[in-house]
Amino acid sequence: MAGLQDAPIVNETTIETSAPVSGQSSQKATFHVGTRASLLARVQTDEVVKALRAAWPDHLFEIHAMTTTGDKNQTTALHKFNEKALWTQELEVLLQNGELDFIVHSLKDMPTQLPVDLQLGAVTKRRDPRDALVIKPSLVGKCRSLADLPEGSVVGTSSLRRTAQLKRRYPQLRYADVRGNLGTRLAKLDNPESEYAAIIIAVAGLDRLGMGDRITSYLSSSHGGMLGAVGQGALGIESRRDDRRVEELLSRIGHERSTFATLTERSLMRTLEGGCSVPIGVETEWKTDELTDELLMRAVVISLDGDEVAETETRKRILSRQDAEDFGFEVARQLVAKGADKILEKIQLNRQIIHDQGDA
Ligand SMILES: NCc1[nH]cc(CCC(=O)O)c1CC(=O)O
Repeated sequence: MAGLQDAPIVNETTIETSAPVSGQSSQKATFHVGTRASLLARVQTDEVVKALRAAWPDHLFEIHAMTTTGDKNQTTALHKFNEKALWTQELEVLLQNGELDFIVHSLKDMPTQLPVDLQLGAVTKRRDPRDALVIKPSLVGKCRSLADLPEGSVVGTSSLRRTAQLKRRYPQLRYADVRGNLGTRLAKLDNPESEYAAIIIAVAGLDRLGMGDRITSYLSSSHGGMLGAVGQGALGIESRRDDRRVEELLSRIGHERSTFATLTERSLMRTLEGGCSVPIGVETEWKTDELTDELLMRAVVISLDGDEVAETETRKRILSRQDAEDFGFEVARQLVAKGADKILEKIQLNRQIIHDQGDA
C-alpha cells in the first residue's frame, strides 16, 4: 500500500474469529478501512470497526491510517486553503483505485459534493453535535460561561461559523484563531503564556478522546446562541458507488435518525454554498411523542462580523433520504428569502481577499 502508513491500532492477526455460524455465510472477507492518522480519527475508526466486527463476526477489517496534507499544515491558518477536500482527497484516490474499501471521516469534514464515483455509504449514530466552551485552568471556578469572561478576553476558535456567531452575541470579547488537533488546541489554552482565556471546540471530539471533563459549558441555540456545524458529531463512511458488497456491509451499522438529520443539514449546505463553504450554523432535533414525529431544524447564515444574519426554525416529518434532501433544500430557500443570499454574496466578494475555509 504505497503512501500508507499502516497503523496497527488493533492487530488484525490476533482477532479470534469464531467458528463459522451455521445458517450464516461463513465466507471470510477482508475489508481495508482508510482513516486519517490523527488520534481522533483513529478513535473514530475504531468505533466504526468495532460495530462492524460485532455485526459481521466472520469478516476481517484492516485499518490503514494516512497523514493527509491537511494534517501536515496545522500551523497555517486553515482559511488560506479554500478546499475542504484537503482532508479527504488523498484517501479518496486510494478508495477509487481499490486499495481501500471505505473511509471513515468526521462527517463535518466531508465536502457536500463527493467525486461522482463515491458516496456517503453510511452515517453511524451521532454523538453530541454541540460546541463546548473550555476555559483555561486559572479561570476554572471563576467563569462558567462566555458572559462571565472579563471584557477583552481572547477566545480561540477555529472556524468562521463560530467566530461570527460569537461576535454577534459577545462583542466585548476578542477572537483569535486556534489551530491544530484537539490535543494541541487544549495545550495552547493550558499554556499560562498563551493569549487564550478560553477556546471553543466540538463536544463530540472531546468526548471521544475521553476529555469531556474539560468542558466548561455546552453551547446551543439556547446557550450562547451558537448553532453547530453541518454534520458535527457524526461519522460518515465514504464508499464506492458501485460496491454492493460494502453497501451490504454498512447497512448493518447505519443509524437512520442520524442519517436523515445529517442529510438534511448537508442538503441545506449544498444548496447554499454553490461550491464554496459558507458560515452556516445548524441545530437539528427529533421531536417525537404520541402525536408527532418530526425533525426540527434551526439554521443560520451569518456575516463574518456577525452583524447580519438570516435565521429560520422549521420542522417536518422525514421518512426517507429523499425527504431529508427536500427538507434541506426547503430550509435553504427560507434562509434565502430572509436575506441569506445577500450575506453570501458579500462573503463571495470578500473571498478574493480572505479564502474562507468554512468550518474546521
Ligand atoms: N475540523 C475539526 C474537527 N473535525 C471533527 C471534529 C470533532 C467533532 C466532530 O466529530 O464533528 C473537529 C474538532 C472541532 O471542531 O473542534
